[in-house]
Amino acid sequence: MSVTKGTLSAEILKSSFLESFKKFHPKILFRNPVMFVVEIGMLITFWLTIDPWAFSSKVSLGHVASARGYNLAVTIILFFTILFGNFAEAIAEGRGKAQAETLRKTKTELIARLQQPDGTFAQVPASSLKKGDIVKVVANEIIPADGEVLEGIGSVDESAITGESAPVIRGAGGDFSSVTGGTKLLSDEFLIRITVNPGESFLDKMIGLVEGATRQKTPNELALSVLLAGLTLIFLIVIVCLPPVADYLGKSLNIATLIALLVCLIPTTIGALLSAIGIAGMDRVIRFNVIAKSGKAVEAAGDVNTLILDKTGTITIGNRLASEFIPVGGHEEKELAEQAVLSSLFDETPEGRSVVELGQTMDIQLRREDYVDAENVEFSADTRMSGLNLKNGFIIRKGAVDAIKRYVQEQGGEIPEDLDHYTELIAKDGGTPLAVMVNKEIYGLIYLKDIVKPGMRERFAELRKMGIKTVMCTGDNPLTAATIAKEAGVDDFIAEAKPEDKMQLIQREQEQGKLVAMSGDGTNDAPALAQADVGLAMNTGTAAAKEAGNMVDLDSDPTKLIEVVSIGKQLLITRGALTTFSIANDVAKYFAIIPAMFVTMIPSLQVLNIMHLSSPRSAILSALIFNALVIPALIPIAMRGVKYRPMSATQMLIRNLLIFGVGGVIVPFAGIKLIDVILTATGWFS
Ligand SMILES: Nc1ncnc2c1ncn2[C@@H]1O[C@H](COP(=O)(O)OP(=O)(O)OP(=O)(O)O)[C@@H](O)[C@H]1O
Ligand SMILES: [K+]
Ligand SMILES: [Mg+2]
Repeated sequence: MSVTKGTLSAEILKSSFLESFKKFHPKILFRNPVMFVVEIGMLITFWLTIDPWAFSSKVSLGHVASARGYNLAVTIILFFTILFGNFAEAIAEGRGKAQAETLRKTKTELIARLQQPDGTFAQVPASSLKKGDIVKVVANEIIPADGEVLEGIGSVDESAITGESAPVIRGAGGDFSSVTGGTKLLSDEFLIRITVNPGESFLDKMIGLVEGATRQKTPNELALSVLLAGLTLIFLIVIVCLPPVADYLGKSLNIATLIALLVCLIPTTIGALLSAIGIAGMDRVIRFNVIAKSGKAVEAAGDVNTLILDKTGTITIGNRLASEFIPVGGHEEKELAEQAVLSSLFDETPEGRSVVELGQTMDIQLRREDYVDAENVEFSADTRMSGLNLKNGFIIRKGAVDAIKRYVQEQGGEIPEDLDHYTELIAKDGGTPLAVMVNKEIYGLIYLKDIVKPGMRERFAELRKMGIKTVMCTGDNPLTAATIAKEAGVDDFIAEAKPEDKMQLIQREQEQGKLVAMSGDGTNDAPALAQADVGLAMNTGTAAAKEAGNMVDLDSDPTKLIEVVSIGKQLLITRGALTTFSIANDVAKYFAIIPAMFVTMIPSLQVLNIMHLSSPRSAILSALIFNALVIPALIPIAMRGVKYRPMSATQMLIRNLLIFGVGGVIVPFAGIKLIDVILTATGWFS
């Protein structure tokens, strides 16, 4: 039951086909002005098929049968033009609808244990849970609604949402505390505070998103729609002006032909495919297990100039493990190790636990009475320290070297002379040095090792080719940051950054008119995620982070921003390429239709008839048939997207103009000629 696996099954094709007929309803088609004009044209030619005299009395009796046949042919071709366009949209929507159906099945009615004011638990329907309610969930139960774990740690099966079968760990405190309604607790027990009201859950939002129920046109799509509607209006005015001109010349123009000309000239191809391109783009993001809250976010991703990444866990593997204790200021290694372990006893971060583990290999003996009633000082990204306040008044801290140094100096302590030397050694190696302090005396350093993820250098090189600047933003010291930045190949870095520094960095970039993307998972990332144009929150992250970002990665892989950017670019490029193709196509159709229409009036127009089509009627019908057929022919490109290769925007533009612009002019010549030859050979419209 995953949102990732969406294939174009026979089921989807069948329902899309039925859906295409429903979309003929004028109320629905009205939202697409280009196709709406085609529909009106079709109704007129249909009327003319029944009553060829409807708009003029000049049709002579002898020509009635032939006029009817011609009008009917135009009507049928226009019908298929609309049908193909509807089908493109229906098929793009189909996959999302199928996914929504699967997700809906996970929404079964559950009973939750709601905490009462007196502390007892009462059974209530899960659908009645509100924001702020506190519920208890035990092993093998489905979590009744979205929330944050207040107490407990356990493994959760999230396959209903993510499609990933490996269980994940969720627990109170820290950045892994959020749980999603509909997932299953596999072990232990949770006390959860509900964070959403009925109908606003993650699952509800996800269903709405994949289904496209809340789909709104993106700014870029809207601008293009307005342009297409404008072009349609201009051509409509031109066509409406033609009959009086012809009248003045003493000739009459056939109405079905005028409509055929209009349909060939207005941008039907891109008009038909525009919404399918947008829906397919969103769908590609979803298949990557990223939930984009709006199409606007996906589009913004395509235009991103700056990518902000944190170091630990994004650029590096992230399990920074303590690998060595390095004493300074004349202290013993064992002494340092004891204090380091003591400072980490209640530190639940991976760093803290690894310090305790390293200590265990060194046979450290701690006296229980030393720490049993100690006050725990949790790590925070603001202080960049953690530790204990012992009952006997001792203050033990470990943390970023600059933070500890400042702390010691504030208390009037001395900084050991050899501290900077060893700090530098660790940092130059790309490691993170943590200083350990007891009562304003620094005992030494913990060497946290972390390595750059494989392949990062290549990924950043790819981003550079796309014209995107990468900035690493880390709480670590400048030397470590410089080493990792160099190794990973990012363009720039910011060290010793506190959470608000990230937000300021984003604001600064935006003030220069740049679009900024960032990924994050913590509550302290939330302001930056909200500020960024593309904020990718990790599904494992806190509710605040998920709320603030405009995308959520179900796999919680921060480097996925790179793919999201590629998908966004692909969406913009596909839209641009097919618009170019569509308009170039229409240009070629002038050469088929204009000579055919006016050659009896203005014989010199014959020079335009470079295609040598067999007869005026065949020319018009061939152009119209080509105009219809090009829509289904392009559906695969609209759905799959034009392949994006990293290159600069200018290179991209030139390349696409060549392929889709020049191609768009040439293809119709061949296509229309071929259809004309077939029509003539079969003898339908000679
Ligand atoms: N458990 C801990 N106890 C004490 N100090 C820590 C602990 N974990 C990290 N630090 C120190 O605090 C600094 C800031 O940590 P933080 O997690 O905010 O940023 P970071 O992990 O270094 O960088 P990034 O933003 O790339 O994740 C770290 O560089 C390290 O020096
Ligand atoms: K057209
Ligand atoms: Mg971190």
